[in-house]
Amino acid sequence: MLQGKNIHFCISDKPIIGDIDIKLEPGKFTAIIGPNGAGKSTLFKILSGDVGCSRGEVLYNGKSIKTYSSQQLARIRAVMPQHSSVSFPFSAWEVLELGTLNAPSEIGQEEITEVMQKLQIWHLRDRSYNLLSGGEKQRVQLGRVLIQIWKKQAFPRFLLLDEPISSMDVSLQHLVLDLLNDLKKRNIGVLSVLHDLSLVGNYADQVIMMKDGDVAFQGEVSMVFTSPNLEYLFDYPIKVKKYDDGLGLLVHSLPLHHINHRLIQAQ
Ligand SMILES: Nc1ncnc2c1ncn2[C@@H]1O[C@H](COP(=O)(O)OP(=O)(O)OP(=O)(O)O)[C@@H](O)[C@H]1O
Repeated sequence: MLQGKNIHFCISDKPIIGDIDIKLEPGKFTAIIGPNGAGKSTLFKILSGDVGCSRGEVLYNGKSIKTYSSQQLARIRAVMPQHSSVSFPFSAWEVLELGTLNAPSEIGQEEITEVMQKLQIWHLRDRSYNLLSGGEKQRVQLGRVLIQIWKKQAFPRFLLLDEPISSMDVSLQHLVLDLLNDLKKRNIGVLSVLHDLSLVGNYADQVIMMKDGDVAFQGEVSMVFTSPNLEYLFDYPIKVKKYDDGLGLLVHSLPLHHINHRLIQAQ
């Protein structure tokens, strides 16, 4: 279990997030959503241990994050921040090799090959990372993080991702989210900041909906991912519908000029 208890974060006495309580279970995919500036990345950084909270605590598997050494922490959680840079002229393969530094010693070439194939970046293995496209770089960075937790373990682990698919095309977004869903079978809890609401509705099990530095709603997607909650969150008309076959959700937001047109007609 990954727990955040009574989390507060201030910068120069200005509260950025306040009084947040969350519980993330292994084997579940939890999405963090909300408008720009809502505090998603700040909460993400606190949960990953990248920054400390002003008040409250973060616990991994019942123990405070502060009691883990960085090596122990690397065994139970892997983190992909929103932006990562590589200062040396590494190839894509070498970037994934960096991930093995935080992984158990038995992780090697076979696993790097497997992860590269799953992410469809095998053909990029000898290319210079810095010359890759945005979506290619994002898959390579994801590969580096996946390597860290690729080997199955008996204890619960967590994968934390801040907008991991923002530069990917639609088919790759589905490929990656499907892969993340598969990781749940390895007793891994996935936590991801995402902006695409349709993808959240169709892949996440649970959702944390943030607004103004607070959690406005959280729970099972089937319970809280509703039109009224989303409209409140984003202050914009949003409709959540089930596909005709009942197998997925369609999240629909009208262009602003259509909304204005309707408002004028209604007057
Ligand atoms: N170091 C900082 N100094 C001052 N203000 C900050 C700092 N970091 C974040 N903030 C502010 O805290 C608020 C929350 O920022 P955060 O990056 O967590 O939002 P977000 O929900 O991830 O936004 P986005 O969707 O745009 O990525 C914003 O108003 C931001 O300007």
